Amino acid sequence: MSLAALHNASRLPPYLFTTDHRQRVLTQLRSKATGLEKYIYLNGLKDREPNLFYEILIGNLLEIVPILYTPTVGDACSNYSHIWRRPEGLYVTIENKGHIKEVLRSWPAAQASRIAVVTDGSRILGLGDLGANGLPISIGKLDLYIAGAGIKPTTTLPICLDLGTNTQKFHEDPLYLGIRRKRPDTEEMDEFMHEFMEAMREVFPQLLVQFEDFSTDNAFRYLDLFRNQYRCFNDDIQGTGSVVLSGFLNAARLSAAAAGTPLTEQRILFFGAGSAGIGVAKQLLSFFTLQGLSVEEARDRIWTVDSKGLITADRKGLQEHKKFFARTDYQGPPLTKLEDVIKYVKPTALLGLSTVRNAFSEEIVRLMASLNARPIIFPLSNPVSLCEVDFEDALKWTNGSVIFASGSPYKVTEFNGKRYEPGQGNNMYIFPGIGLGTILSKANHVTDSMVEQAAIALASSLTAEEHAAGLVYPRLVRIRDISAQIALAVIRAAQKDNVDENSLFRNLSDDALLEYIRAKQWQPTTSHLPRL
Ligand SMILES: NC(=O)c1ccc[n+]([C@@H]2O[C@H](COP(=O)([O-])OP(=O)(O)OC[C@H]3O[C@@H](n4cnc5c(N)ncnc54)[C@H](O)[C@@H]3O)[C@@H](O)[C@H]2O)c1
Ligand SMILES: O=C(O)C[C@H](O)C(=O)O
Ligand SMILES: [Mg+2]
Repeated sequence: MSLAALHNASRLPPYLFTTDHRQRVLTQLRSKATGLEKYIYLNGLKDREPNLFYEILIGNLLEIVPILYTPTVGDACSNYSHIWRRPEGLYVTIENKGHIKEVLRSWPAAQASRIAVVTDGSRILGLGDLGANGLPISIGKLDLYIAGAGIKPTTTLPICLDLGTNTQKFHEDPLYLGIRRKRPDTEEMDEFMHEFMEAMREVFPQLLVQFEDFSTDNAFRYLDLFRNQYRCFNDDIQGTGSVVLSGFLNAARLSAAAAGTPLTEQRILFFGAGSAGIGVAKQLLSFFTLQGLSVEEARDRIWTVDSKGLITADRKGLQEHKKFFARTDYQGPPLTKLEDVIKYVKPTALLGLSTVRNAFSEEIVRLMASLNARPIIFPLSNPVSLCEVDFEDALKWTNGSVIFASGSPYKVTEFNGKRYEPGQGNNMYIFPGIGLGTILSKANHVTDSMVEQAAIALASSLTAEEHAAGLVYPRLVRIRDISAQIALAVIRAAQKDNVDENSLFRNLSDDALLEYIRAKQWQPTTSHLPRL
């Protein structure tokens, strides 16, 4: 043995190679007291041993996704300036205006980049304007692309646009990592965004851009401005719309079967009318049009509520994005209380995207149960601390009849001696597959039909056992396989819309294409040994 080898060997504990390092890592992770400490630990592991990190993540999705993603990623964002360890994404600031291209070029392996998640930090989950602290949401989404769809880690690009923040406490925090200024006006922001998107295309020619957690006005605005010009989509509008349409397709079957009514008689009430609420409402139009109704008939079955109550067309100064669903058929005094709106609408489904914790109170949930044999109640606001109702309460107040899906994860719960599994209506089921399909087909745009077909593929991916268990979403452990199925549907939709640029796929059967997609999914190289 050489002197160097001997020196190395003597630094290693004698039994190291007979133990399983993965087990050691999991034990260390589980010894941490809080979610945030676990987040920091995993972050360090990813830096030291990326392969092991992804192996552990993929092998323990149910345990680890809630740390890297919703809900704990919310804590990570809120505290990011304080827990920051090392650079792990790209910051493009308002001060870079005029030379954004050069900033983007500083990212290593630009030609390899395929997917960027871009936030401006202005509406992180339901936590408000977190400014430059928003980066972990981009990182968390990309970890799901890697774990859930098999996107290669080196092709992912997390971006936080630092345009300032309107949250005063960050300006006063000596550790705050971002620029201390207020957010720009629309004109300045538009100039920035146009330059940014143009530069992105030039520097990363093969890149798909996922917009994430922009405040509602800007989320709609930049989606409208850019969707026909660039390869991009908005996760909070389209991803959420798609995932909720999917869960609703399954939920409505259960609810209609219990009521003995046709699917077209579903009546959907949205509590919350921001980018997520209106994005989902627009996508749910296709629930009805898929059953043969016209768009007008579909719109008639949807009601929206914001902080001022039922949204009606006669309300003064109504924001643009709320107009489409504003009711013209209600003539009485403004309905400001949710309870009164429910009594008036008699919804079969109540969907929460309001950021109002416990807004679905006992009275509200009991009222829904009194109107429906199986009420559909989806409290979709994130993180858990802003969820409209907890799973256990929803079960209790509906005597177990609720069809439930929440944005953040809940545990399997026992009620009256029976085991109930909650659904998680979170766009994490959809964006990995939409991204994978878009990247592989080299689609130059993400079309409405790609988003709709993704929802249908997800809804159809339930196994017989999952159907029998009354689930509305498949189990998360199958996400890799499900993402491949979604990608297949997305590729076929891209072909129909003629936006694909990979003609090779057109000659493949569905089976052959699915096999190809699966073979393309990146896997970490497994090892029970530490990297030395
Ligand atoms: N489950 C998912 O996959 C998913 C996806 C996207 C967003 N979300 C969640 O949806 C929530 C909303 O996101 P957004 O971008 O639409 O935010 P937003 O702030 O733009 O919208 C919130 C909406 O709720 C309404 N609202 C606020 N207080 C209210 C009250 N007291 N009564 C009635 N309505 C009230 C507001 O008027 C607004 O219309 C966030 O918590 C976000 O995390 C979940
Ligand atoms: O990030 C999530 O968990 C879902 C969604 O994109 C959100 O903004 O809440
Ligand atoms: Mg989001």
